[in-house]
Amino acid sequence: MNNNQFGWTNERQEEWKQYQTTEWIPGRVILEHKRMYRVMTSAGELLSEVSGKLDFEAIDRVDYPAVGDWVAVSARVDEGKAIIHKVLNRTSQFSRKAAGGTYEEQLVAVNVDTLIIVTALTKDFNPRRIERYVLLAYESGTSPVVVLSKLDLCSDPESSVQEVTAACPGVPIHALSSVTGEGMDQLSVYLTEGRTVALLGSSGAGKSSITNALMDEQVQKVNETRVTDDRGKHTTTHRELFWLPNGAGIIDTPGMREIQLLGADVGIEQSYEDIYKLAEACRFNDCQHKQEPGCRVQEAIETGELSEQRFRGYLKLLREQAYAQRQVDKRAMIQEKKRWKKITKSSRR
Ligand SMILES: Nc1nc2c(ncn2[C@@H]2O[C@H](COP(=O)(O)OP(=O)(O)OP(=O)(O)O)[C@@H](O)[C@H]2O)c(=O)[nH]1
Ligand SMILES: [Zn+2]
Repeated sequence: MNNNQFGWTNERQEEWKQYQTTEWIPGRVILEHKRMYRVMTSAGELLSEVSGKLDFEAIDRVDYPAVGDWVAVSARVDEGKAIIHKVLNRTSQFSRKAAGGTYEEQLVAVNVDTLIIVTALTKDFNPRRIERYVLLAYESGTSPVVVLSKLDLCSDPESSVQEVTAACPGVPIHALSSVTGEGMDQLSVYLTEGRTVALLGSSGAGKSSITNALMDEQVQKVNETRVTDDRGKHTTTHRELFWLPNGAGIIDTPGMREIQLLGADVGIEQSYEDIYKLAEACRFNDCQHKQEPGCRVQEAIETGELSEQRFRGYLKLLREQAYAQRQVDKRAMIQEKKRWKKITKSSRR
């Protein structure tokens, strides 16, 4: 592997020394699909599975390869296949953990140099959410950058930029539009040879559109059900690592809302167990804890047993969750409609 190729570094070369006596070669995972991995190697792209040993020794999902991982494979080049034997050390690991740990940790992107948090400058704009992503990015060992997308749809981007600056001091913020191209050049500093960026953000924030604009070709189908084409290329229901002509890597991740939502119910109930407990004693089953008679929650706030601020935090999280659920539902409905359109079209032929 040449230095800088697909992000291979001197440190990797050093780490690789332990495998020099094997017939293994290094490769980088660029696509994951149901325990099958597409791995980029100096011998080309190889369709790979994990070895029986790796599978046996893996305790949970984080022990398996993820998109962005460097792995050691034994290659059957003529068949275009390989077996993954080892996952090399991760320099960064961005994952979603459900609060309380009921759900498994999900790897979103690993070995990423810059995490680009994408939020549209539209109704979707939410500095609190950006702040949360930024915290997660720091925890994962990557540098966060905030991109405010769809600049062409916003009449007052400056106030949004200011809000994000206040919420995330010290984090670079770039407003841009992938449609007009305005501001896109700001991203070039992160996209240099051998560096890997990951785009992260809600569904519809414009991640695929940005990837497309950067790739200068339609690699990620925008806003359609993402399916595999004949040659098994470019699926985007899954994370995928693309290479720019200049040797920089981009990981486009599917919208985070669904991922966040996975653990949200449990998360809220566990983090606000006290409120749930109190609510059980409310007179009405469907008490909204506003002005209802016999509301145990309001009573607890009055006596100081429960802080007002904590209750507000709880309400806020509920609202966000309801909003997220509506978005997911809306999206599912659109997909369903599209599917029907396709079916009725093809049956007319
Ligand atoms: N006007 C305008 N529309 C945009 C821009 N970027 C994206 N869009 C539109 O916003 C919608 C969503 O864009 P995508 O790029 O698919 O969003 P995404 O973040 O990749 O969404 P997921 O793949 O579902 O996570 C599409 O209809 C795009 O055409 C922009 O800069 N300006
Ligand atoms: Zn109540």
